[in-house]
Amino acid sequence: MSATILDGKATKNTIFEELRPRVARLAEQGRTPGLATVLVGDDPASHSYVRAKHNDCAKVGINSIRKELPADASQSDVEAVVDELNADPACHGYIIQLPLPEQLDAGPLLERIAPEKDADGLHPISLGRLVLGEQAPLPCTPRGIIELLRRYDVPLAGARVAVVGRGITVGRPIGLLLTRRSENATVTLCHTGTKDLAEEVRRADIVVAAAGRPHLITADMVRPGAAVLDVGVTRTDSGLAGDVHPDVAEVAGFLSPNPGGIGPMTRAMLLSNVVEAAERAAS
Ligand SMILES: Nc1nc(=O)c2c([nH]1)NC[C@@H]1CN(c3ccc(C(=O)N[C@@H](CCC(=O)O)C(=O)O)cc3)C=[N+]21
Repeated sequence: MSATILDGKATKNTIFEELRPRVARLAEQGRTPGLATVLVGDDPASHSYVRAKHNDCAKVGINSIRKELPADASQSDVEAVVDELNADPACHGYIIQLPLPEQLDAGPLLERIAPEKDADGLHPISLGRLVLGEQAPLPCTPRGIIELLRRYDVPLAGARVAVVGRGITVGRPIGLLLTRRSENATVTLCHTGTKDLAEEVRRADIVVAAAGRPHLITADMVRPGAAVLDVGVTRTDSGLAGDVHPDVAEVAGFLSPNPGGIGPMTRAMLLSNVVEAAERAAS
């Protein structure tokens, strides 16, 4: 058996096609959506990720605003940029690219973002609203995972989902989305303290591997036919490695490749959040 590939790159392109007319309608009203990125320092991976986001914006007609600060920027330098973007009507949503250089305290900077401009969906107000079931921008990676499963008709209602990893961007919030009535899944959140990880994963219809540990999920841990989402990426000596061992493709029913799976979906959801913010600002 060989898994159906959950093609995030192709799905991202489909989502971009769907966003383009919405962006065009806003542009006709003189309200072209704008995404800004705040990038501090010269980490090559961060530069390459940010570049990809701006290329994405160009593809769908979103204006992109690029703020770059030197590696030795102070907390108040970044605060000034945040305040400027909060006040800029051309910016409907923005992100502060993480990680930040170590002299900076990320928490207060992220909290300073106006919640209605939170494109990542990770502002404390957005996460609080998600818990409360109130409307808010949704975290991009969890939203991208659910969107990918939906577009491949992987059933969520009643499904057992094992989430591996408790990080703020994926593991912690995804259970909040999956257990909404509209998704209706049952979620087990596993982490390094989980007593028998293999046993938890083996029970699951859907596995979300977001621990950041190369090849943590092996074929013997996966129930035949399960959907497996490979979210983690680690730079190793032999290149980028996902959290899912390649042999899982022989057992799983559905598998998201890495790269080409959840990364592109995260970017598609970032743009969706910005278009939605611009639509809300226009209404
Ligand atoms: N405020 C903030 N928001 C983020 O969303 C955020 C961040 N900071 N800091 C870093 C991480 C990382 N991240 C990625 C998103 C997409 C790909 C992506 O599209 N990757 C391609 C491959 C790209 C390549 O080959 O390098 C893929 O998976 O196919 C990668 C990484 C967002 N992040």
